[in-house]
Amino acid sequence: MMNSLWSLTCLFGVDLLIFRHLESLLNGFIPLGFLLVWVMSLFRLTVLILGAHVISQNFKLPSWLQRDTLLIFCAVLSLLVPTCVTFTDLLLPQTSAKLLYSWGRMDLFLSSYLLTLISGVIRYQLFPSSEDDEDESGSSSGSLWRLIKLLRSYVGRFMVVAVFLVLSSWGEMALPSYTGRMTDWIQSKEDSSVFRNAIIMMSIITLSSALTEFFCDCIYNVTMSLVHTQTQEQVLRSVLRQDVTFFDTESTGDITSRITSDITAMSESLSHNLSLLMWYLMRLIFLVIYMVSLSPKLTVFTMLCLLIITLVPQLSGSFYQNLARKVQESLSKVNQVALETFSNMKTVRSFANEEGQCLRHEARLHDTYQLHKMESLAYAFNGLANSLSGLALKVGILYFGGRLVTEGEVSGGELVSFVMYELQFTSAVEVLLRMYPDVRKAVGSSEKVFEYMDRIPQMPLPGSLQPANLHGYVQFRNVTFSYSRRPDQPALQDVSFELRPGQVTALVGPCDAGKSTVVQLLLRFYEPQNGEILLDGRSLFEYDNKYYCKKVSVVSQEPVITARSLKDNICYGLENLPLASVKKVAVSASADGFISEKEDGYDTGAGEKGGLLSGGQKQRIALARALMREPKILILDDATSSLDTETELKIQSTVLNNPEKCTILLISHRMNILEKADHILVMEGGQIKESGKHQELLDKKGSYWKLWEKQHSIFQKDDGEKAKSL
Ligand SMILES: Nc1ncnc2c1ncn2[C@@H]1O[C@H](COP(=O)(O)OP(=O)(O)OP(=O)(O)O)[C@@H](O)[C@H]1O
Repeated sequence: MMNSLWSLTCLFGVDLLIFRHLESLLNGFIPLGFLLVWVMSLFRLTVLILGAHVISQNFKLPSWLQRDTLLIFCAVLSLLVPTCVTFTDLLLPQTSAKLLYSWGRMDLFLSSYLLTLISGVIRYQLFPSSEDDEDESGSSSGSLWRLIKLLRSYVGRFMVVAVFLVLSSWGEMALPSYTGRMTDWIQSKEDSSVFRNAIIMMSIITLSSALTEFFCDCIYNVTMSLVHTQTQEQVLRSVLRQDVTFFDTESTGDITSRITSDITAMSESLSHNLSLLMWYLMRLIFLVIYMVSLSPKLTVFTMLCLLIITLVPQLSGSFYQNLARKVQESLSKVNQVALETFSNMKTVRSFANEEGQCLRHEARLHDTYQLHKMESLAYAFNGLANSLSGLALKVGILYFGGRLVTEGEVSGGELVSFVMYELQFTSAVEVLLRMYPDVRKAVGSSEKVFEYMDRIPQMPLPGSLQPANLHGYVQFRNVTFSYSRRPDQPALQDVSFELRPGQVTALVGPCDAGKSTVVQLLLRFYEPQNGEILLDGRSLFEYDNKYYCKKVSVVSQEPVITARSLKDNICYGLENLPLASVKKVAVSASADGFISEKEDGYDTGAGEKGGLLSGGQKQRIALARALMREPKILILDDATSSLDTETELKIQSTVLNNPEKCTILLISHRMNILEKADHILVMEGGQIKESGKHQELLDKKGSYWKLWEKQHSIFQKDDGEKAKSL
């Protein structure tokens, strides 16, 4: 803190030196006048900005004096004197000479600091989160640049739009120009053909301008729709590229909100505001050219007024943008509750928690409403500030223009043209000022969208290995793994084992032992922090993604079934498979029986998330889906838990007898199914505690024996109770 205070004091000293002595240094080269005042001020501005930049980069400044605030201070300090001098010369020429000689006076120097400090205090009171602003402004300019880069692939179309835009804006200048000429004609009473020609020319030019504007609009709107579609595609692709950790940490509501509402808000706002920006900027350029040609003095006066009133939207815009971002976040939380409710409708109903979900939804909606209220107020305030500043501009211009007419500096016709240009100019400035917070809102929405587009997956990218003859020999070597949400609690600790081709290896253990984590690592959803997992001696990540997903299939306890036909569910991810081969795997998975009983057979719809199927039916469809891929490694993660004993035995005889000789990893809480396994691994607390064959492990009387005994005693107890009740 001391260092930053010291550096700010040094900057103050340098500024004082410049203010006191620069005039005497430069006076020999440039005579005293506007030019000298502006040259000195711009020099002072450059030095101050450089100093402020160096200080903000190297020293920790208090929260109320971050880089943005410092830069505003520098601008106000340096431009205050020359602006006052120029204004005074335009409005009160006799006093401006006095001010010209005031450079270097201590009272002026100190009062400029006082004014700057007061403006700083007002800014801090209105927008206290200057630290956030600092972060935002950095990313805002980046996001704005990214938004513009989105349009890069359509440069050709934008060039055509630009040509039409120039023609249409130029055409629009005809009306004031010819109105002025007609005023002069009325005053001078020239030949009537002059009047007629002016009317004809004005009509032709105005009509051409309207036509070019029409073409411009068509091309522009079609292009912007393309940009919207392209962005939505890109964001979805970036999201789908992400690793599973991303989906663990980001809620579905957030992701959906980014892909739908944020992109729509961003592209609608971009499309609307960019068109306004292009139209009105082009008009402003033409207006300035025409205004300067009519009266340079009046134009300078207009520009200076403009400079002052642009500060207002700059300040209110950042406040509005902050709020807009908070509203987006809050909306995504509301979506999250709705999504959670509808996707778990059966659970909500079974716990009669409809009211609870409604209350949660209402609470979040209430937060959004509060933010919306503030956003609306900020918007209204912003509109008011802009209207008042626009009004001040109009009054000032009319007053000064009136004076020039009485002094005879412009003719009657020129004055009429100028006033008409002035009015157009003012309304163009008003539109641009009103649009400014919206642009910042688009930038605010785009920040989150770009965050997704830029996110680099934390996992290594899959390689290209696709061996024609995969054996399916899996090795876990000293694997240690923790989930990113619980980095201090390893789910697996120094785990080593192997899965041999053609063998069934069972993985057993109590709840939370880490069995499903082994599966998730085998599916390459996560990467272990230590150790390695090899398939046929090569790291899992060296294999091509499609190839690997075809060779390794999993059937989980709660399989995800999609809302399509049963056949399509079995063939998921595979194309054009004959019904005969689908039936064959359905028979192996004991699914053919119940499918054939249905009226539409394999074309029967499964319903949303498989809602038209029972738990056991879903598991059998999932098993058929896995077998359809003819995997080299088949993972059955409690895959038959919802089946009755008879069906389970059927599946055991077909799948576990392993006619295809693939590597099978079997996880089950039902101990009787494990007897068939060639090898059994017993897990506890993320470690392999025992391994061997069924009888060997029972003889050891260790963890496996305890699990076996526990399940048998429960079954015996159940049988006893049933016998008693009979
Ligand atoms: N996505 C996740 N993020 C954080 N922790 C997780 C995640 N998934 C599992 N865990 C934790 O990792 C540990 C091992 O869980 P895992 O699901 O592998 O056990 P399990 O043996 O399969 O249990 P169960 O038999 O009940 O399915 C548990 O403590 C669990 O809470």
